[in-house]
Amino acid sequence: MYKVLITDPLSDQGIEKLLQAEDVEVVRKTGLTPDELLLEIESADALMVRSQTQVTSEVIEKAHRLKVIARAGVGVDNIDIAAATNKGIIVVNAPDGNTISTAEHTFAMLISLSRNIPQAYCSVIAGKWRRKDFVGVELNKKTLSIIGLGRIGAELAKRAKAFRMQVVAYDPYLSDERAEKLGVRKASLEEAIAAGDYISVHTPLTKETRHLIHRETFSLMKDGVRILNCARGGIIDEEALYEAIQSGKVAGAALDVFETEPPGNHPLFSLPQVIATPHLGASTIEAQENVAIDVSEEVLHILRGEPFKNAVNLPSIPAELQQKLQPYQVLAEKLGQFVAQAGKGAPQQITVTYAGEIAELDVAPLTRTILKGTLSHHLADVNDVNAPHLAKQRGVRVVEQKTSSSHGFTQLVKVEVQTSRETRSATGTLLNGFGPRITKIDDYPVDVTPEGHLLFIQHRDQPGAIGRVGTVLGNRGVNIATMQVGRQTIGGQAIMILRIDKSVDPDVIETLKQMDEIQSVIEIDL
Ligand SMILES: NC(=O)c1ccc[n+]([C@@H]2O[C@H](COP(=O)([O-])OP(=O)(O)OC[C@H]3O[C@@H](n4cnc5c(N)ncnc54)[C@H](O)[C@@H]3O)[C@@H](O)[C@H]2O)c1
Ligand SMILES: O=C(O)CC[C@@H](O)C(=O)O
Repeated sequence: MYKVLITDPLSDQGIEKLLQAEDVEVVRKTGLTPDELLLEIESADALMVRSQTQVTSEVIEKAHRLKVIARAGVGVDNIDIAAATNKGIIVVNAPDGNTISTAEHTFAMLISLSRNIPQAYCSVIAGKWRRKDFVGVELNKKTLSIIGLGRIGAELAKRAKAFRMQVVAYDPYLSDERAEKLGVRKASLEEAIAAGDYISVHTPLTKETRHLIHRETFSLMKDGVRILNCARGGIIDEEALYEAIQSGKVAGAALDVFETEPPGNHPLFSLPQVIATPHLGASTIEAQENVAIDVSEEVLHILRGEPFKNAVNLPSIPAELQQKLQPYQVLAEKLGQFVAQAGKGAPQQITVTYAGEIAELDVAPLTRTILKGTLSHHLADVNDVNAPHLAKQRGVRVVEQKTSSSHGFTQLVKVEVQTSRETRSATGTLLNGFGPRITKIDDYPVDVTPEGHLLFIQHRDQPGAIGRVGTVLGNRGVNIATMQVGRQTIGGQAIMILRIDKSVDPDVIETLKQMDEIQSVIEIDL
Protein backbone atom coordinates (compact mmCIF):
# COMPACT_ATOMS: atom_id res chain seq x y z
CA MET A 1 0.00 0.00 0.00
CA TYR A 2 1.42 3.37 -1.00
CA LYS A 3 0.94 6.37 1.30
CA VAL A 4 0.14 9.52 -0.66
CA LEU A 5 0.46 12.58 1.58
CA ILE A 6 -1.44 15.69 0.46
CA THR A 7 -0.46 18.81 2.38
CA ASP A 8 -2.21 21.63 0.46
CA PRO A 9 -5.89 21.89 -0.51
CA LEU A 10 -6.52 19.89 -3.71
CA SER A 11 -9.80 19.42 -5.57
CA ASP A 12 -11.81 16.40 -4.31
CA GLN A 13 -12.94 15.57 -7.84
CA GLY A 14 -9.37 15.92 -9.09
CA ILE A 15 -7.97 13.29 -6.73
CA GLU A 16 -10.87 10.84 -7.29
CA LYS A 17 -8.59 8.31 -9.07
CA LEU A 18 -6.23 8.25 -6.10
CA LEU A 19 -9.09 7.81 -3.64
CA GLN A 20 -10.42 4.89 -5.71
CA ALA A 21 -7.04 3.17 -6.10
CA GLU A 22 -6.81 -0.03 -4.06
CA ASP A 23 -3.05 0.18 -3.67
CA VAL A 24 -3.10 3.76 -2.30
CA GLU A 25 -3.82 5.25 1.11
CA VAL A 26 -4.51 8.98 0.78
CA VAL A 27 -3.56 11.05 3.84
CA ARG A 28 -4.77 14.69 3.62
CA LYS A 29 -3.15 17.01 6.15
CA THR A 30 -3.20 20.68 5.30
CA GLY A 31 -1.67 23.44 7.40
CA LEU A 32 1.08 21.26 8.90
CA THR A 33 3.84 23.02 10.82
CA PRO A 34 7.37 22.36 9.47
CA ASP A 35 7.96 19.92 12.36
CA GLU A 36 4.71 18.07 11.69
CA LEU A 37 5.64 17.77 8.02
CA LEU A 38 9.03 16.29 8.97
CA LEU A 39 7.20 13.56 10.90
CA GLU A 40 4.57 12.82 8.24
CA ILE A 41 7.02 12.67 5.37
CA GLU A 42 8.99 9.76 6.87
CA SER A 43 6.38 7.18 5.86
CA ALA A 44 5.11 8.80 2.63
CA ASP A 45 5.65 7.27 -0.82
CA ALA A 46 4.30 10.36 -2.59
CA LEU A 47 3.83 13.99 -1.57
CA MET A 48 1.30 16.22 -3.33
CA VAL A 49 1.43 19.99 -2.82
CA ARG A 50 0.36 23.31 -4.28
CA SER A 51 2.43 26.42 -3.56
CA GLN A 52 2.06 26.69 0.23
CA THR A 53 4.01 23.66 1.44
CA GLN A 54 7.74 24.35 1.51
CA VAL A 55 9.48 21.15 0.45
CA THR A 56 12.94 21.99 1.77
CA SER A 57 16.12 19.89 1.73
CA GLU A 58 15.39 19.10 5.39
CA VAL A 59 12.00 17.64 4.45
CA ILE A 60 13.58 15.65 1.60
CA GLU A 61 16.31 14.38 3.92
CA LYS A 62 13.64 12.82 6.17
CA ALA A 63 11.73 11.31 3.25
CA HIS A 64 12.99 7.75 3.43
CA ARG A 65 10.34 6.18 1.17
CA LEU A 66 9.43 9.11 -1.03
CA LYS A 67 9.42 8.37 -4.77
CA VAL A 68 7.61 11.41 -6.10
CA ILE A 69 6.81 15.00 -5.19
CA ALA A 70 3.87 16.23 -7.25
CA ARG A 71 3.13 19.93 -7.64
CA ALA A 72 -0.50 20.57 -8.57
CA GLY A 73 0.37 23.62 -10.66
CA VAL A 74 3.29 25.05 -12.62
CA GLY A 75 5.83 26.79 -10.37
CA VAL A 76 8.11 24.44 -8.43
CA ASP A 77 9.99 27.18 -6.56
CA ASN A 78 8.62 25.84 -3.24
CA ILE A 79 10.44 22.53 -3.85
CA ASP A 80 14.21 21.99 -3.45
CA ILE A 81 14.65 20.29 -6.83
CA ALA A 82 18.40 19.75 -6.39
CA ALA A 83 17.88 17.94 -3.08
CA ALA A 84 15.10 15.81 -4.60
CA THR A 85 17.24 14.91 -7.62
CA ASN A 86 20.16 14.04 -5.39
CA LYS A 87 17.94 11.65 -3.48
CA GLY A 88 16.43 10.15 -6.64
CA ILE A 89 12.97 11.57 -6.01
CA ILE A 90 11.01 12.46 -9.14
CA VAL A 91 9.40 15.90 -9.14
CA VAL A 92 6.37 16.29 -11.41
CA ASN A 93 4.13 19.27 -12.04
CA ALA A 94 0.92 20.00 -13.94
CA PRO A 95 2.10 22.57 -16.48
CA ASP A 96 -1.05 22.93 -18.59
CA GLY A 97 -4.02 22.65 -16.26
CA ASN A 98 -4.10 26.22 -14.95
CA THR A 99 -2.88 28.16 -18.00
CA ILE A 100 -6.27 29.45 -19.08
CA SER A 101 -7.35 30.35 -15.55
CA THR A 102 -4.18 32.34 -14.93
CA ALA A 103 -4.34 34.09 -18.30
CA GLU A 104 -7.99 35.01 -17.61
CA HIS A 105 -7.10 36.23 -14.14
CA THR A 106 -4.30 38.38 -15.53
CA PHE A 107 -6.73 39.82 -18.05
CA ALA A 108 -9.26 40.50 -15.31
CA MET A 109 -6.52 42.35 -13.43
CA LEU A 110 -5.63 44.30 -16.58
CA ILE A 111 -9.19 45.55 -16.95
CA SER A 112 -9.65 46.15 -13.23
CA LEU A 113 -6.47 48.19 -13.16
CA SER A 114 -7.53 50.25 -16.17
CA ARG A 115 -11.03 50.96 -14.84
CA ASN A 116 -10.24 51.17 -11.10
CA ILE A 117 -12.89 48.54 -10.43
CA PRO A 118 -11.64 47.36 -6.98
CA GLN A 119 -11.19 50.95 -5.73
CA ALA A 120 -14.60 52.01 -7.09
CA TYR A 121 -16.26 48.98 -5.51
CA CYS A 122 -14.82 49.84 -2.08
CA SER A 123 -15.99 53.43 -2.47
CA VAL A 124 -19.55 52.50 -3.52
CA ILE A 125 -20.10 50.01 -0.73
CA ALA A 126 -18.79 52.64 1.71
CA GLY A 127 -21.83 54.69 0.69
CA LYS A 128 -19.99 57.10 -1.65
CA TRP A 129 -20.75 58.04 -5.27
CA ARG A 130 -17.56 59.62 -6.61
CA ARG A 131 -17.51 59.01 -10.38
CA LYS A 132 -14.80 61.65 -10.92
CA ASP A 133 -12.31 59.72 -8.76
CA PHE A 134 -12.39 56.59 -10.90
CA VAL A 135 -11.99 57.73 -14.48
CA GLY A 136 -10.16 54.97 -16.30
CA VAL A 137 -8.29 54.35 -19.55
CA GLU A 138 -9.17 52.19 -22.58
CA LEU A 139 -7.20 49.15 -23.64
CA ASN A 140 -8.02 49.79 -27.29
CA LYS A 141 -4.82 50.64 -29.29
CA LYS A 142 -2.63 50.49 -26.18
CA THR A 143 0.55 48.42 -26.12
CA LEU A 144 0.88 45.45 -23.82
CA SER A 145 4.46 44.23 -23.30
CA ILE A 146 4.62 40.62 -22.20
CA ILE A 147 7.83 39.47 -20.58
CA GLY A 148 7.90 35.66 -20.87
CA LEU A 149 5.76 34.40 -23.74
CA GLY A 150 5.21 30.84 -22.54
CA ARG A 151 1.86 29.13 -22.02
CA ILE A 152 0.23 31.90 -19.96
CA GLY A 153 1.93 34.77 -21.77
CA ALA A 154 0.68 33.43 -25.11
CA GLU A 155 -2.92 33.05 -23.87
CA LEU A 156 -2.78 36.58 -22.48
CA ALA A 157 -1.55 37.85 -25.86
CA LYS A 158 -4.58 36.29 -27.61
CA ARG A 159 -6.97 37.98 -25.19
CA ALA A 160 -5.22 41.33 -25.49
CA LYS A 161 -5.42 41.17 -29.27
CA ALA A 162 -9.14 40.52 -29.04
CA PHE A 163 -9.34 43.85 -27.19
CA ARG A 164 -7.40 45.45 -30.07
CA MET A 165 -4.18 45.97 -28.12
CA GLN A 166 -0.74 45.87 -29.75
CA VAL A 167 1.30 43.11 -28.17
CA VAL A 168 5.08 43.24 -27.85
CA ALA A 169 6.90 40.28 -26.31
CA TYR A 170 10.31 39.50 -24.93
CA ASP A 171 11.27 35.90 -24.35
CA PRO A 172 14.78 34.57 -25.04
CA TYR A 173 13.23 31.39 -26.50
CA LEU A 174 10.69 33.13 -28.73
CA SER A 175 11.15 32.20 -32.39
CA ASP A 176 10.17 34.50 -35.27
CA GLU A 177 7.62 31.88 -36.44
CA ARG A 178 5.89 31.68 -33.06
CA ALA A 179 5.81 35.45 -32.69
CA GLU A 180 4.27 35.72 -36.14
CA LYS A 181 1.75 32.98 -35.44
CA LEU A 182 0.63 34.73 -32.24
CA GLY A 183 0.58 38.10 -33.95
CA VAL A 184 3.00 39.69 -31.48
CA ARG A 185 6.03 41.88 -32.14
CA LYS A 186 9.20 40.19 -30.94
CA ALA A 187 11.47 42.59 -29.05
CA SER A 188 14.51 42.77 -26.80
CA LEU A 189 13.89 43.20 -23.08
CA GLU A 190 14.77 46.91 -23.29
CA GLU A 191 12.50 47.47 -26.31
CA ALA A 192 9.61 45.67 -24.65
CA ILE A 193 10.08 47.62 -21.43
CA ALA A 194 10.16 50.94 -23.32
CA ALA A 195 7.17 50.15 -25.56
CA GLY A 196 4.53 49.09 -23.05
CA ASP A 197 1.59 51.08 -21.75
CA TYR A 198 1.14 47.91 -19.74
CA ILE A 199 3.93 45.50 -18.77
CA SER A 200 2.98 42.02 -17.60
CA VAL A 201 5.58 39.49 -16.43
CA HIS A 202 5.06 35.75 -17.07
CA THR A 203 8.46 34.14 -16.51
CA PRO A 204 9.31 31.56 -13.88
CA LEU A 205 11.17 32.89 -10.83
CA THR A 206 14.81 31.90 -11.30
CA LYS A 207 18.22 33.36 -10.45
CA GLU A 208 18.05 35.23 -13.78
CA THR A 209 14.52 36.57 -13.36
CA ARG A 210 14.73 37.63 -9.69
CA HIS A 211 14.30 41.42 -9.79
CA LEU A 212 14.23 41.31 -13.60
CA ILE A 213 12.25 44.53 -13.17
CA HIS A 214 14.40 46.66 -10.88
CA ARG A 215 15.02 50.34 -10.13
CA GLU A 216 16.86 51.10 -13.42
CA THR A 217 14.28 49.18 -15.47
CA PHE A 218 11.54 51.53 -14.27
CA SER A 219 13.49 54.50 -15.59
CA LEU A 220 13.29 53.00 -19.12
CA MET A 221 9.50 52.77 -19.02
CA LYS A 222 6.88 55.12 -20.46
CA ASP A 223 5.47 57.64 -17.99
CA GLY A 224 2.14 56.40 -16.68
CA VAL A 225 2.89 52.75 -17.40
CA ARG A 226 0.81 50.08 -15.62
CA ILE A 227 2.52 46.96 -14.24
CA LEU A 228 1.13 43.45 -13.71
CA ASN A 229 2.59 40.46 -11.94
CA CYS A 230 0.48 37.29 -11.89
CA ALA A 231 3.53 35.03 -12.21
CA ARG A 232 5.81 35.01 -9.19
CA GLY A 233 6.64 37.49 -6.44
CA GLY A 234 10.26 38.57 -6.73
CA ILE A 235 10.34 39.02 -10.51
CA ILE A 236 9.60 42.68 -9.79
CA ASP A 237 11.57 44.48 -7.08
CA GLU A 238 8.72 45.55 -4.77
CA GLU A 239 10.66 48.43 -3.16
CA ALA A 240 11.54 49.85 -6.58
CA LEU A 241 7.89 49.48 -7.66
CA TYR A 242 6.76 51.38 -4.56
CA GLU A 243 9.14 54.25 -5.36
CA ALA A 244 8.13 54.28 -9.05
CA ILE A 245 4.42 54.57 -8.12
CA GLN A 246 5.11 57.27 -5.56
CA SER A 247 7.14 59.27 -8.06
CA GLY A 248 4.28 59.10 -10.58
CA LYS A 249 6.31 57.13 -13.15
CA VAL A 250 4.00 54.14 -12.73
CA ALA A 251 0.25 54.83 -12.84
CA GLY A 252 -0.79 51.58 -11.24
CA ALA A 253 0.09 47.99 -10.46
CA ALA A 254 -1.89 44.76 -10.27
CA LEU A 255 -0.31 42.06 -8.17
CA ASP A 256 -1.43 38.49 -7.60
CA VAL A 257 1.90 37.32 -6.17
CA PHE A 258 4.40 38.68 -3.66
CA GLU A 259 8.00 38.21 -2.60
CA THR A 260 6.70 36.91 0.73
CA GLU A 261 3.31 35.21 0.84
CA PRO A 262 1.12 36.06 2.57
CA PRO A 263 2.44 39.62 2.28
CA GLY A 264 0.80 40.94 5.46
CA ASN A 265 0.50 44.67 5.75
CA HIS A 266 2.69 45.45 2.73
CA PRO A 267 3.76 49.11 2.13
CA LEU A 268 2.42 48.79 -1.45
CA PHE A 269 -1.10 48.42 -0.04
CA SER A 270 -0.95 51.99 1.27
CA LEU A 271 -0.94 53.19 -2.35
CA PRO A 272 -4.39 53.60 -3.94
CA GLN A 273 -2.90 52.78 -7.38
CA VAL A 274 -2.20 49.20 -6.32
CA ILE A 275 -4.75 46.42 -6.67
CA ALA A 276 -4.07 42.95 -5.36
CA THR A 277 -5.39 39.39 -5.11
CA PRO A 278 -4.11 36.60 -2.86
CA HIS A 279 -2.36 34.39 -5.48
CA LEU A 280 -5.63 33.55 -7.19
CA GLY A 281 -4.36 32.98 -10.75
CA ALA A 282 -5.00 29.23 -10.67
CA SER A 283 -7.94 29.38 -8.31
CA THR A 284 -10.83 28.27 -10.47
CA ILE A 285 -12.84 25.09 -10.13
CA GLU A 286 -11.71 24.02 -13.59
CA ALA A 287 -7.99 24.66 -13.06
CA GLN A 288 -7.92 23.00 -9.67
CA GLU A 289 -9.68 19.95 -11.04
CA ASN A 290 -7.35 19.83 -14.06
CA VAL A 291 -4.12 20.08 -12.10
CA ALA A 292 -5.27 17.60 -9.44
CA ILE A 293 -6.30 15.07 -12.12
CA ASP A 294 -2.98 15.53 -13.94
CA VAL A 295 -0.79 15.03 -10.88
CA SER A 296 -2.92 12.20 -9.46
CA GLU A 297 -2.41 10.27 -12.70
CA GLU A 298 1.32 11.00 -12.67
CA VAL A 299 1.64 9.87 -9.05
CA LEU A 300 -0.16 6.59 -9.77
CA HIS A 301 2.04 5.94 -12.83
CA ILE A 302 5.24 6.62 -10.91
CA LEU A 303 4.28 4.52 -7.87
CA ARG A 304 3.30 1.65 -10.15
CA GLY A 305 6.45 1.92 -12.26
CA GLU A 306 4.55 3.00 -15.37
CA PRO A 307 5.59 5.68 -17.89
CA PHE A 308 4.89 9.29 -16.87
CA LYS A 309 5.37 12.58 -18.68
CA ASN A 310 5.83 15.78 -16.69
CA ALA A 311 8.96 15.25 -14.62
CA VAL A 312 10.70 18.50 -13.79
CA ASN A 313 14.01 16.86 -12.88
CA LEU A 314 14.12 14.41 -15.81
CA PRO A 315 14.10 15.36 -19.47
CA SER A 316 10.60 14.65 -20.78
CA ILE A 317 10.29 11.65 -23.11
CA PRO A 318 7.64 11.82 -25.84
CA ALA A 319 5.03 9.05 -25.40
CA GLU A 320 5.90 7.50 -28.77
CA LEU A 321 9.59 7.23 -27.87
CA GLN A 322 8.71 5.93 -24.42
CA GLN A 323 6.71 3.14 -26.03
CA LYS A 324 9.58 2.20 -28.35
CA LEU A 325 12.18 2.18 -25.55
CA GLN A 326 10.04 0.32 -23.01
CA PRO A 327 10.97 -3.22 -24.22
CA TYR A 328 14.68 -2.40 -23.82
CA GLN A 329 14.44 -1.21 -20.22
CA VAL A 330 14.97 -4.64 -18.63
CA LEU A 331 17.85 -5.49 -20.97
CA ALA A 332 19.49 -2.12 -20.24
CA GLU A 333 19.25 -2.46 -16.47
CA LYS A 334 20.42 -6.10 -16.46
CA LEU A 335 23.43 -5.36 -18.67
CA GLY A 336 24.39 -2.56 -16.28
CA GLN A 337 23.99 -4.85 -13.27
CA PHE A 338 25.91 -7.67 -14.95
CA VAL A 339 29.04 -5.69 -15.80
CA ALA A 340 29.09 -3.96 -12.42
CA GLN A 341 29.06 -7.32 -10.61
CA ALA A 342 31.42 -9.05 -13.05
CA GLY A 343 34.09 -6.35 -12.78
CA LYS A 344 36.52 -5.67 -9.95
CA GLY A 345 36.92 -2.15 -8.61
CA ALA A 346 34.76 0.96 -8.80
CA PRO A 347 33.76 2.17 -12.27
CA GLN A 348 35.76 5.05 -13.78
CA GLN A 349 34.15 5.08 -17.20
CA ILE A 350 30.96 3.52 -18.52
CA THR A 351 30.70 3.32 -22.30
CA VAL A 352 27.37 2.38 -23.84
CA THR A 353 27.25 1.51 -27.54
CA TYR A 354 24.00 1.13 -29.43
CA ALA A 355 23.80 -0.64 -32.79
CA GLY A 356 21.05 -1.49 -35.27
CA GLU A 357 17.44 -0.29 -35.01
CA ILE A 358 17.82 0.99 -31.46
CA ALA A 359 20.61 3.34 -32.59
CA GLU A 360 18.05 5.28 -34.61
CA LEU A 361 16.21 6.34 -31.43
CA ASP A 362 17.02 8.90 -28.74
CA VAL A 363 18.62 6.44 -26.32
CA ALA A 364 19.41 8.84 -23.45
CA PRO A 365 16.67 7.34 -21.20
CA LEU A 366 18.16 3.84 -21.72
CA THR A 367 21.64 5.09 -20.86
CA ARG A 368 20.19 6.43 -17.59
CA THR A 369 18.70 3.00 -16.85
CA ILE A 370 22.06 1.30 -17.62
CA LEU A 371 23.77 3.76 -15.26
CA LYS A 372 21.21 2.94 -12.59
CA GLY A 373 21.94 -0.78 -13.04
CA THR A 374 25.69 -0.27 -12.88
CA LEU A 375 25.85 2.18 -10.00
CA SER A 376 23.35 0.32 -7.83
CA HIS A 377 25.99 -2.36 -7.24
CA HIS A 378 28.11 0.17 -5.36
CA LEU A 379 25.60 2.76 -4.14
CA ALA A 380 22.28 2.68 -2.32
CA ASP A 381 19.06 4.26 -3.58
CA VAL A 382 20.05 4.80 -7.19
CA ASN A 383 17.33 5.38 -9.76
CA ASP A 384 16.87 6.87 -13.22
CA VAL A 385 16.55 10.37 -11.72
CA ASN A 386 19.74 10.53 -9.69
CA ALA A 387 21.95 8.07 -11.63
CA PRO A 388 23.55 10.68 -13.97
CA HIS A 389 24.01 13.05 -11.03
CA LEU A 390 25.60 10.35 -8.83
CA ALA A 391 27.91 9.28 -11.68
CA LYS A 392 29.09 12.86 -12.13
CA GLN A 393 29.46 13.38 -8.40
CA ARG A 394 31.74 10.33 -8.23
CA GLY A 395 33.77 11.26 -11.29
CA VAL A 396 32.46 8.37 -13.44
CA ARG A 397 32.68 9.35 -17.11
CA VAL A 398 29.69 8.27 -19.17
CA VAL A 399 30.13 7.84 -22.92
CA GLU A 400 27.16 7.11 -25.17
CA GLN A 401 27.89 6.11 -28.76
CA LYS A 402 26.16 4.60 -31.76
CA THR A 403 27.50 2.32 -34.47
CA SER A 404 26.07 0.75 -37.60
CA SER A 405 27.65 -2.71 -37.05
CA SER A 406 25.16 -4.90 -35.21
CA HIS A 407 26.84 -8.21 -36.18
CA GLY A 408 23.73 -9.69 -37.75
CA PHE A 409 21.42 -8.80 -34.82
CA THR A 410 18.49 -6.43 -35.34
CA GLN A 411 19.87 -4.37 -32.45
CA LEU A 412 22.65 -4.60 -29.91
CA VAL A 413 23.46 -2.75 -26.70
CA LYS A 414 26.99 -3.03 -25.34
CA VAL A 415 27.91 -1.83 -21.87
CA GLU A 416 31.59 -1.55 -21.06
CA VAL A 417 32.80 -0.64 -17.61
CA GLN A 418 36.34 0.48 -17.05
CA THR A 419 37.59 0.33 -13.48
CA SER A 420 41.02 1.08 -12.05
CA ARG A 421 41.73 -2.65 -12.35
CA GLU A 422 40.13 -3.92 -15.55
CA THR A 423 37.66 -3.43 -18.38
CA ARG A 424 34.57 -5.64 -18.62
CA SER A 425 31.76 -5.63 -21.11
CA ALA A 426 28.43 -7.29 -21.75
CA THR A 427 26.50 -7.06 -24.99
CA GLY A 428 22.83 -7.89 -25.30
CA THR A 429 19.87 -7.90 -27.59
CA LEU A 430 16.12 -8.47 -27.56
CA LEU A 431 15.16 -11.75 -29.20
CA ASN A 432 11.80 -11.47 -30.84
CA GLY A 433 9.33 -13.32 -28.63
CA PHE A 434 12.03 -14.46 -26.16
CA GLY A 435 13.01 -11.24 -24.42
CA PRO A 436 16.48 -10.01 -23.38
CA ARG A 437 19.62 -12.05 -24.03
CA ILE A 438 23.28 -11.46 -23.26
CA THR A 439 25.03 -12.34 -26.52
CA LYS A 440 28.61 -11.57 -25.58
CA ILE A 441 30.65 -11.23 -22.41
CA ASP A 442 33.90 -9.44 -23.11
CA ASP A 443 34.88 -11.09 -26.40
CA TYR A 444 33.18 -14.44 -25.70
CA PRO A 445 29.98 -15.13 -27.65
CA VAL A 446 27.28 -16.55 -25.30
CA ASP A 447 23.50 -16.88 -25.13
CA VAL A 448 22.44 -16.09 -21.57
CA THR A 449 19.02 -14.99 -20.27
CA PRO A 450 19.89 -12.18 -17.85
CA GLU A 451 17.91 -13.17 -14.77
CA GLY A 452 18.28 -15.05 -11.50
CA HIS A 453 21.50 -16.38 -9.95
CA LEU A 454 24.47 -16.83 -12.25
CA LEU A 455 27.99 -18.11 -11.63
CA PHE A 456 30.50 -16.39 -13.88
CA ILE A 457 33.69 -18.46 -14.03
CA GLN A 458 36.87 -17.57 -15.89
CA HIS A 459 39.10 -20.56 -16.55
CA ARG A 460 41.51 -22.28 -18.91
CA ASP A 461 39.87 -24.39 -21.60
CA GLN A 462 40.86 -27.84 -20.38
CA PRO A 463 39.27 -31.29 -20.69
CA GLY A 464 37.19 -32.17 -17.61
CA ALA A 465 36.93 -28.58 -16.28
CA ILE A 466 33.19 -28.40 -16.84
CA GLY A 467 32.62 -31.81 -15.22
CA ARG A 468 34.66 -30.91 -12.14
CA VAL A 469 32.68 -27.70 -11.61
CA GLY A 470 29.43 -29.69 -12.00
CA THR A 471 30.63 -32.24 -9.43
CA VAL A 472 31.52 -29.59 -6.83
CA LEU A 473 28.12 -27.93 -7.22
CA GLY A 474 26.24 -31.25 -7.31
CA ASN A 475 27.97 -32.41 -4.11
CA ARG A 476 26.81 -29.21 -2.40
CA GLY A 477 23.21 -29.64 -3.58
CA VAL A 478 23.37 -26.78 -6.06
CA ASN A 479 21.24 -27.48 -9.12
CA ILE A 480 22.49 -26.18 -12.47
CA ALA A 481 19.58 -24.99 -14.62
CA THR A 482 21.58 -24.00 -17.72
CA MET A 483 25.21 -23.71 -18.67
CA GLN A 484 26.98 -21.69 -21.34
CA VAL A 485 30.65 -21.88 -22.23
CA GLY A 486 32.68 -19.63 -24.42
CA ARG A 487 36.31 -19.75 -25.43
CA GLN A 488 38.59 -17.78 -27.68
CA THR A 489 40.97 -20.62 -28.74
CA ILE A 490 41.23 -24.34 -27.98
CA GLY A 491 43.09 -24.67 -24.71
CA GLY A 492 43.05 -20.89 -24.22
CA GLN A 493 41.06 -18.55 -21.98
CA ALA A 494 37.42 -19.52 -21.50
CA ILE A 495 34.34 -18.57 -19.49
CA MET A 496 31.42 -20.54 -18.03
CA ILE A 497 28.07 -19.01 -17.15
CA LEU A 498 25.97 -21.31 -15.00
CA ARG A 499 22.42 -20.49 -14.04
CA ILE A 500 21.79 -21.98 -10.64
CA ASP A 501 18.53 -22.32 -8.76
CA LYS A 502 19.67 -20.64 -5.57
CA SER A 503 22.46 -18.53 -4.19
CA VAL A 504 25.59 -20.53 -3.19
CA ASP A 505 27.51 -20.43 0.10
CA PRO A 506 30.81 -18.49 -0.03
CA ASP A 507 32.77 -21.69 0.73
CA VAL A 508 31.42 -23.30 -2.49
CA ILE A 509 32.92 -20.40 -4.40
CA GLU A 510 36.19 -20.82 -2.47
CA THR A 511 36.28 -24.55 -3.36
CA LEU A 512 35.79 -23.76 -7.05
CA LYS A 513 38.54 -21.13 -6.91
CA GLN A 514 40.98 -23.77 -5.57
CA MET A 515 40.75 -25.68 -8.87
CA ASP A 516 43.93 -25.28 -10.94
CA GLU A 517 42.24 -24.28 -14.17
CA ILE A 518 39.94 -21.69 -12.57
CA GLN A 519 41.03 -18.04 -12.31
CA SER A 520 37.93 -16.40 -10.90
CA VAL A 521 34.40 -17.23 -9.76
CA ILE A 522 31.85 -14.48 -9.31
CA GLU A 523 28.25 -14.93 -8.27
CA ILE A 524 25.96 -12.51 -10.10
CA ASP A 525 22.40 -11.73 -9.04
CA LEU A 526 20.16 -10.27 -11.71
N1 LIG B 1 -0.61 33.34 -10.21
C1 LIG B 1 -0.79 32.06 -10.29
O1 LIG B 1 -1.59 31.48 -9.59
C2 LIG B 1 -0.01 31.27 -11.30
C3 LIG B 1 -0.59 30.15 -11.91
C4 LIG B 1 0.12 29.44 -12.85
C5 LIG B 1 1.42 29.83 -13.15
N2 LIG B 1 1.97 30.88 -12.52
C6 LIG B 1 3.31 31.33 -12.85
O2 LIG B 1 3.27 31.96 -14.12
C7 LIG B 1 4.55 31.88 -14.73
C8 LIG B 1 4.43 31.42 -16.16
O3 LIG B 1 3.84 30.15 -16.21
P1 LIG B 1 3.72 29.38 -17.63
O4 LIG B 1 2.89 28.18 -17.40
O5 LIG B 1 3.35 30.32 -18.69
O6 LIG B 1 5.23 28.96 -17.80
P2 LIG B 1 6.00 28.66 -19.17
O7 LIG B 1 7.19 27.86 -18.80
O8 LIG B 1 5.07 28.13 -20.19
O9 LIG B 1 6.48 30.11 -19.65
C9 LIG B 1 7.51 30.81 -19.06
C10 LIG B 1 8.23 31.56 -20.17
O10 LIG B 1 9.19 32.42 -19.59
C11 LIG B 1 10.29 32.47 -20.46
N3 LIG B 1 11.47 32.99 -19.78
C12 LIG B 1 12.32 32.31 -18.97
N4 LIG B 1 13.29 33.16 -18.55
C13 LIG B 1 13.03 34.37 -19.09
C14 LIG B 1 13.65 35.63 -19.01
N5 LIG B 1 14.77 35.82 -18.29
N6 LIG B 1 13.09 36.66 -19.68
C15 LIG B 1 11.97 36.48 -20.43
N7 LIG B 1 11.35 35.31 -20.55
C16 LIG B 1 11.86 34.27 -19.88
C17 LIG B 1 10.43 31.05 -20.94
O11 LIG B 1 11.17 30.98 -22.14
C18 LIG B 1 8.99 30.64 -21.12
O12 LIG B 1 8.55 30.83 -22.45
C19 LIG B 1 5.37 30.98 -13.82
O13 LIG B 1 6.13 31.78 -12.95
C20 LIG B 1 4.33 30.23 -13.02
O14 LIG B 1 4.81 29.76 -11.80
C21 LIG B 1 1.28 31.63 -11.62
O1 LIG C 1 -1.52 26.36 -6.25
C1 LIG C 1 -1.85 27.49 -6.61
O2 LIG C 1 -2.97 27.95 -6.50
C2 LIG C 1 -0.80 28.37 -7.28
C3 LIG C 1 -0.47 27.83 -8.61
C4 LIG C 1 0.45 28.65 -9.43
O3 LIG C 1 1.17 29.59 -8.74
C5 LIG C 1 1.35 27.78 -10.24
O4 LIG C 1 2.55 28.03 -10.32
O5 LIG C 1 0.83 26.83 -10.85
